[in-house]
Amino acid sequence: MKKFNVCIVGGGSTYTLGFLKSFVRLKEEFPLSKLVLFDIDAKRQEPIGKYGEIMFAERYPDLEFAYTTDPKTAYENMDFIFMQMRAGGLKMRREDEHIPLSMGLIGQETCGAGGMAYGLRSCVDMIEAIHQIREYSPNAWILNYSNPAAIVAEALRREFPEDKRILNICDQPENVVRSTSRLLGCSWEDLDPVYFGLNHYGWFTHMYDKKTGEDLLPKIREIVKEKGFLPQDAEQRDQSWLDTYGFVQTMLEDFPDYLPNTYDGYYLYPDYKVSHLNPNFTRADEVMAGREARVFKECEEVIKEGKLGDKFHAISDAHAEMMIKVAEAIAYNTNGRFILIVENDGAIANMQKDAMVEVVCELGINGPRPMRVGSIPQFYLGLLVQQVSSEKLLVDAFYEHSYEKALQAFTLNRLINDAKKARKVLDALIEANKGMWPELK
Ligand SMILES: NC(=O)c1ccc[n+]([C@@H]2O[C@H](COP(=O)([O-])OP(=O)(O)OC[C@H]3O[C@@H](n4cnc5c(N)ncnc54)[C@H](O)[C@@H]3O)[C@@H](O)[C@H]2O)c1
Ligand SMILES: O=P(O)(O)OC[C@H]1O[C@H](O[C@H]2[C@H](O)[C@@H](O)[C@@H](O)O[C@@H]2CO)[C@H](O)[C@@H](O)[C@@H]1O
Ligand SMILES: [Mn+2]
Repeated sequence: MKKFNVCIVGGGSTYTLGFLKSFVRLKEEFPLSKLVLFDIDAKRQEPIGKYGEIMFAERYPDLEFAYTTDPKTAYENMDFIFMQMRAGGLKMRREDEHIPLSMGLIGQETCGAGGMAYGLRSCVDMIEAIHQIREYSPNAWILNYSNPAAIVAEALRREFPEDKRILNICDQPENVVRSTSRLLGCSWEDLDPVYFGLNHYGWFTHMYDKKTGEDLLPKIREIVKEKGFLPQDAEQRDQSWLDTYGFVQTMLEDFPDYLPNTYDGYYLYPDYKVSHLNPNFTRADEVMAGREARVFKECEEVIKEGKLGDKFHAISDAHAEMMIKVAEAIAYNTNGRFILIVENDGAIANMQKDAMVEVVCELGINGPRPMRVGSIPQFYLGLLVQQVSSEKLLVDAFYEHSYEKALQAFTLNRLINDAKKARKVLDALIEANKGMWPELK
């Protein structure tokens, strides 16, 4: 059986431990020859690298493992590159959330003004990284889930138009499917969803029972109405995520056609959401005090003890497992179904050809084959055309270094929607992102 060479870009991420453990768990079905972590921040990556050395010595002794800040060592001779960088770090995520909120606008990692600020930083770093990757591994599959995936996908489509081995993915649609299966009391793999949208802005039109073909959406509507909606891994979630998932109930009551992605709440109820976000303690603060602190504490303990013990079971890995299954689908040409971000090209019949949309795809060695959803109703089309226009204008601003295009992108974004507010928040974000954004003139 072939063994694969894999690199993780953003090796210091809070998600890396989950990946390292998942590679161990899945070593029979997706065996690795070599695994390298790459990060621009050596200090942040080091404890995670040391943790990896201890764990692999215990559980995967034949694996060649390294962590590095050198692109050549990281990227040479790779089969798969998993990209999970956070341009600007959690410190800048905090700015992305606090600055808009201080002006009464949604402050969120990937949506609205904060998402666009993060988007410009990610365009800079992701494009640079992929050019470097291609120097050393021209044929490696690049699996990108660095956020904001919608904006990154649009920029990569333009920067690497001929490169068919870059795939953009988000796990949130699958998380909604998993969460739905918990409500239904079945396995998420028994469900066969039909989905359309942009990244972090989409809907399930059907949720078929894979065996019988029955559309379970009417049943799901009834259950959500009665019992609410919970993430599959509710027991491990912070309150803010429980609230976000719980809000699906309200969305389904108001817009019963389809089951929404949890992120739709920001676009459909911006005023309500702003009034329920704490401008002094946002999700970035919660992540730094929670997940980030836990991950690095776990590293410290393992390094001190020199062994993992029961810590192998401490972190939930649905996210890592999904990404590894994506790599497997390519590696073994399974043509399994995943919800992926791809160029529209008719998948949503009444949306522009070059929009980066999120739909169910069959995935194999020749890449994703999107499944068509036909024309979508006017309400959803209107929302998505507005958002895709905002995202495209932002990427125009990135390439043209254009303040005017950035102002248009911000004004058109439904979470800002006003030129004066757009200028104010854009100017504050320009200040906060000096040296990390292209200079907008
Ligand atoms: N699409 C999805 O479904 C999904 C799910 C989970 C996480 N994510 C994304 O994964 C990423 C990591 O999230 P996190 O919360 O663990 O963040 P984090 O800040 O803990 O980790 C990100 C790491 O990236 C590194 N980094 C920053 N710029 C880099 C660059 N240019 N090259 C290489 N490394 C760089 C940082 O030093 C840091 O160690 C984020 O982009 C997040 O949005 C996406
Ligand atoms: O606020 P965060 O950093 O906790 O989450 C932001 C990310 O949220 C989604 O990812 C979920 C993921 O769906 C779930 O499986 C689990 O791993 O938690 C993640 C977040 O905690 C979203 O899809 C990502 O794009 C966001 O970055
Ligand atoms: Mn996502």
